[in-house]
Amino acid sequence: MGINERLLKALKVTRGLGIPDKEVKPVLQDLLQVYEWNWEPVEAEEYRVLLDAYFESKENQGVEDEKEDNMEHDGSKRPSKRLQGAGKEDHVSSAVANSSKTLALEKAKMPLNTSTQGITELSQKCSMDRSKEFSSQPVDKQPNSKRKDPISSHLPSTDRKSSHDGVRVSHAVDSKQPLDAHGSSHTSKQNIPTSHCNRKLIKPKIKLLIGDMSHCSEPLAVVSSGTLILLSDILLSCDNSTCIFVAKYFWLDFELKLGCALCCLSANHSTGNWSSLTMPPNHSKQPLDAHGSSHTSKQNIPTSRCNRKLIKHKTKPLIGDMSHCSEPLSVVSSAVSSVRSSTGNHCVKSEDGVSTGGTVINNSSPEVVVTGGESLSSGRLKKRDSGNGNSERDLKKKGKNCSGILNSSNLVNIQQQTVTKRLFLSISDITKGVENVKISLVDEFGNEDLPKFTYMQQCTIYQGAYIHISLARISDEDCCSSCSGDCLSSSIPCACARETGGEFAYTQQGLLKEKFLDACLSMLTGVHDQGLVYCQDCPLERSKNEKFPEQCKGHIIRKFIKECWRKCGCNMNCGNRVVQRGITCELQVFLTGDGKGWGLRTLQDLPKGTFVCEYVGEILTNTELYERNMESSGSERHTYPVTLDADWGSERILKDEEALCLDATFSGNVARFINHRCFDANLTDIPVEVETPDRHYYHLALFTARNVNALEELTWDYGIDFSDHNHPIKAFKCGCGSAVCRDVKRKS
Ligand SMILES: C[S@@+](CC[C@H](N)C(=O)[O-])C[C@H]1O[C@@H](n2cnc3c(N)ncnc32)[C@H](O)[C@@H]1O
Repeated sequence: MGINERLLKALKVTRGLGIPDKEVKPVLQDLLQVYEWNWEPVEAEEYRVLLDAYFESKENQGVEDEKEDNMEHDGSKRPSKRLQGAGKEDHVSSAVANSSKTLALEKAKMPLNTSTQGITELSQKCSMDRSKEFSSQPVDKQPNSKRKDPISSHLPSTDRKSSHDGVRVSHAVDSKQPLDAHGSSHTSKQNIPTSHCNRKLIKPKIKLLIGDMSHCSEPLAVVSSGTLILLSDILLSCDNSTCIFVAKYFWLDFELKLGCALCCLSANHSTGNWSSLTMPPNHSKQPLDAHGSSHTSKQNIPTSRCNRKLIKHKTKPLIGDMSHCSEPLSVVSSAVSSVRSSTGNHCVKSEDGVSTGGTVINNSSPEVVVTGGESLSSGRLKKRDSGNGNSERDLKKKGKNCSGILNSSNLVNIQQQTVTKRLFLSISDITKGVENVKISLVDEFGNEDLPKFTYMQQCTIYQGAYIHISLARISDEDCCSSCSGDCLSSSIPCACARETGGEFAYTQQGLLKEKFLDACLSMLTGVHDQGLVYCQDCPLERSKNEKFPEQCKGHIIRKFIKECWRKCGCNMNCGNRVVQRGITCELQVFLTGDGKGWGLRTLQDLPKGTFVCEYVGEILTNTELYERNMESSGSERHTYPVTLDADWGSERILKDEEALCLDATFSGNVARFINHRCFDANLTDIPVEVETPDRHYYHLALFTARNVNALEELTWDYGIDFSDHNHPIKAFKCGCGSAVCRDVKRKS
């Protein structure tokens, strides 16, 4: 593999985790220098070293702030002598030194009240042996040996498959044996080094059993695949035999679903075993003191050397797929930046007893920010809310609905002193399961109302539109009844290719043929000299002013694709049935953050000519649209309606009920989130005939106009004339950022 290929591969992985190229590239460069430009160690274990180094660099950015924070919160300065001493003590890992430094101070301020009483092991369900990791990565060769929080790993391919198939990887969690770095079970009992509580060496890497999720209809507990990343951890106690800590993880699985969870783990130094911890039910119900500690347990865990340690992570918290819970769980505050309370009963809970999906939220803190997530069509969606009553209500509601998380067994009482204001809202599937693929929605800014609309997979007549679909209307010349299997594999193209000049528009790979696509693009951009066609009696003008319609402004001549359909003899996998098979790309709705509201992005690289989605909306007559707009309160963010005018230039004068458009404002599919870009958008729309030869109704399919990288926003030129002030929809102020933006005048 060449360097460029290797670089692109690495960036693909980091992009997949939402890490910007510009942040990861310097880290990668440093690593390669350390490894003398040998890529192998960097690429090993799905770029674990790179991800380690990246998150360490992010952490280090925050460490100084954190120190400041801790000093302020403690109201005291750190005894520098003690720090030096701690540093000397720790010759294995500077992470330990850091840990000792902070912990020494914490200990001085607030004696730890912890107990192992009541802690039971879940039959070593998430036990792991780290011996392989130790041996494969000698400390002196690790560029990020200072790292406090080792992180990610991928599961072996068998697990990946299981995950894809929706099969839980139960063999791993059921195993009584520790797992090695590849998730394999074996009996090795190599000791975990205990010296100075080097937590780098004792982090579980692959699979975790997370809490009691029995309130959910299916277990959410197993991090079964994908990249697992430690967000934050809090070491509760450590003595010569056992370390106990709470860790918050997020992960991105192979379907690019995001998850986040807390778990409480114990590491036994002498056996090398990892165990998740649980509590007897009554224990978690113990009253808490002002610091969130339970005082019923008297048995202290020795706190020498390592105490609690707070690690501030800048990484955004993410929310898992909670679609199986009674309502989507969308409340997450970002990483805890300071933890002050004593810990004791290993049950994570905020002071009022509300915890959400594994993220601790203390609603008594004025800085806690909460967003309630509800179904898209509920219309009861709230904006981000800083620590007011709504937050509290939302928290309580979440606590009630997913109370199993709250009362589940495994965690630590924590009082958060400071919670950063950042929120993360996520919905795992906005399509309500009607598409082939799930389409997630994320708001990394936490400040946008959820869109209110009804998701539908196919266009639906609103009221007066006339569309006649009948098999009898499809003539023998308009279908290929004698075909079978896949029409594309036949040496002679069938009748359905006639529309596209006797050649199918699609390649065997399901892409649009470049020649056809380029011809469509050139027509839209006006490069083609065929120009416009003019209606004798333009329905659009008629809808604006029935009595005195203006002259037709012209419509672009469009090329149609004609797909095989029900009268054809081929099967559903025929290569000439792309649009009707629906969405197959991995897409995500996201908040653009640049004033355009929500947008759509791809989560995978898309080659030029890929079918992305159809533009689905209510089918309205132009008159209905006009009336709807007149009645509009103006408060809705209108999607720009699409006029189905690809055949309006034909001789026939269209009746009002045949002059149609698509409006996705209230009902539509994911295409309603695609923002406009003047001229150089990465998608283009192409009319597709499927079930009727009548050209006043057709499907509008969106294809990539060029290669598009994963995480790029998908855009489409709506064809807006920004100077047409009579258009039924008032044009928005364009923020497309294109060098050839048509909205130049309005901006100046
Ligand atoms: C089809 S919707 C796209 C989704 C929309 N951004 C949302 O949040 O629901 C069209 C609306 O998005 C906004 N929009 C789309 N493209 C834009 C652009 N280039 N500049 C500014 N706003 C844009 C406008 O409000 C427009 O009416």
